[in-house]
Amino acid sequence: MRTVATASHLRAAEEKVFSEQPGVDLMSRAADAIVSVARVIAPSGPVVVAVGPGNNGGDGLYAAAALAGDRDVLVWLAMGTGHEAGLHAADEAGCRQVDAAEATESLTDASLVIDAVLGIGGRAGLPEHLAMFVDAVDALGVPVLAVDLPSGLDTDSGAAHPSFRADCTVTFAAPKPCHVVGEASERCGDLVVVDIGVPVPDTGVFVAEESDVARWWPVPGPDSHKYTRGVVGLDTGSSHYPGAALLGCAGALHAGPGMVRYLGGAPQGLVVSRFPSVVMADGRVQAMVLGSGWGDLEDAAERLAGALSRGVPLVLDADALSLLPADLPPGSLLTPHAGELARMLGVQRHEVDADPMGKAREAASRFGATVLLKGGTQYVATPSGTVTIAVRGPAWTGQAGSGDTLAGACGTLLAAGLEADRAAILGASLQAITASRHPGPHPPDVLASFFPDVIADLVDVADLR
Ligand SMILES: NC(=O)C1=CN([C@@H]2O[C@H](COP(=O)(O)OP(=O)(O)OC[C@H]3O[C@@H](n4cnc5c(N)ncnc54)[C@H](O)[C@@H]3O)[C@@H](O)[C@H]2O)[C@@H](O)CC1
Ligand SMILES: Nc1ncnc2c1ncn2[C@@H]1O[C@H](COP(=O)(O)OP(=O)(O)O)[C@@H](O)[C@H]1O
Ligand SMILES: [K+]
Repeated sequence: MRTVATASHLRAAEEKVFSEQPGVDLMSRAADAIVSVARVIAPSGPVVVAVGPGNNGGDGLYAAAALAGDRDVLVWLAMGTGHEAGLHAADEAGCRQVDAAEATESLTDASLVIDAVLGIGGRAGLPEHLAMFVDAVDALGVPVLAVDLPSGLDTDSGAAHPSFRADCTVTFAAPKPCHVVGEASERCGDLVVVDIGVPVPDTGVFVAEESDVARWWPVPGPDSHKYTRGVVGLDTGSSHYPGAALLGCAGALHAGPGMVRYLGGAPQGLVVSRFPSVVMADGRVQAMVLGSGWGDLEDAAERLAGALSRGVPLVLDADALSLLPADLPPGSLLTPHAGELARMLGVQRHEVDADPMGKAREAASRFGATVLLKGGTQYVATPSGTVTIAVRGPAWTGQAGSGDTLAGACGTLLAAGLEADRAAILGASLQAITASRHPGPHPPDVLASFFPDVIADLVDVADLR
């Protein structure tokens, strides 16, 4: 997991470094990292460096100077001015200064564009002349390496302001919100986070990585059996929405439970004919999943009361989210999408869209349970106030039924004994990683059928034998 830091967090951390270590040269460290990555993306050929007026431009100028040792480097002062000492270094090293027209013309031969226009000091959006340059870069498909963040983005949000579209972004100390949430994150390409000696501040916001999924995935030991691995009960689906039962079972079964019990109102023959290992008899469970595909079941409240009386952690999804009791069992997980979260909080959907992280955190605090807010960016908020963003996946995962399989997978992980936040982070990340590795579109149950391949690949395969 990596800590996510805002621009002001980063500035405070940097100021502390400067006050404690006067004269420390963070900019050279930043430039060194840019140069290493630039050489991997484009080992040879001319480089065009678009330079802004502040320290982001300074990073770019020192990188330009280092690269000019063995190739043509063109420097364009995109805002008319640039970091004085950096400019001097670039001139000394033989970089050639060009104007907007020449920078654009030179794109036809360029092997790389380095975007060092704006970083954490930038205001969102691009002036017209830069937007035109970005269009030319995109049209020619020249690879772009962004310094700190693609210029034009707002550091602290996922909003899709006009910006560079990077193939790779080299950022410092910690990812910022624009790197990990919303459409902005899609503009960053591969993210490289470099330690330049600025300590990572404690923010309570994290982003999960594939390596976390590998590390935390519950792997059975030699003495494990179905009860110790975890029995998950599903009260999902109904005669109106029988498919939800199948989708939940698909998600639960392919996440590796000890046993799945189906205790819902969909036709039992339907479930067992598709999934013969699912047990229809009631009995001991270590976690329950409720609500997906209930519709307006008349006995929904009784079903929820029955599940509550078991005293095990619950995954409450979809229709069960409108019946939230005052006291949820410890370790329970709520899995709303934005519309459901808005209803839970009694606010408008656009208010959730405007501040998804804040609203997920508010719901976790109000209901005393972990909240997995589903969508393009998935936030896992705990009652203690931490938020973790799950690994991101392709947008076609957003289809009817994906949430049902996800709830089933989370139920399996809760039954295995994971804390609710880990179960949510792993379930959501597994679905996203699977969708990335098995490009579809696949319907949600087919996607779930690929979970085992992905788990086997993520977890040390030897552990599964
Ligand atoms: N503070 C430090 O010591 C370090 C900073 N580093 C770099 O410095 C960057 C931050 O530097 P700065 O604080 O100088 O900020 P930036 O370089 O991101 O930009 C600030 C400048 O751009 C102008 N500007 C902002 N938005 C604009 C817009 N939309 N249109 C036109 N002009 C605009 C501002 O007026 C200001 O002159 C980081 O992103 C990082 O790249 C690194 O060198 C590491 C060390
Ligand atoms: N833009 C998106 N990119 C990736 N995944 C998405 C996107 N939008 C939604 N999802 C995923 O799709 C699922 C949708 O869940 P939900 O809205 O509850 O659907 P349903 O109730 O029909 O199953 C969630 O698992 C979410 O992770
Ligand atoms: K930049």
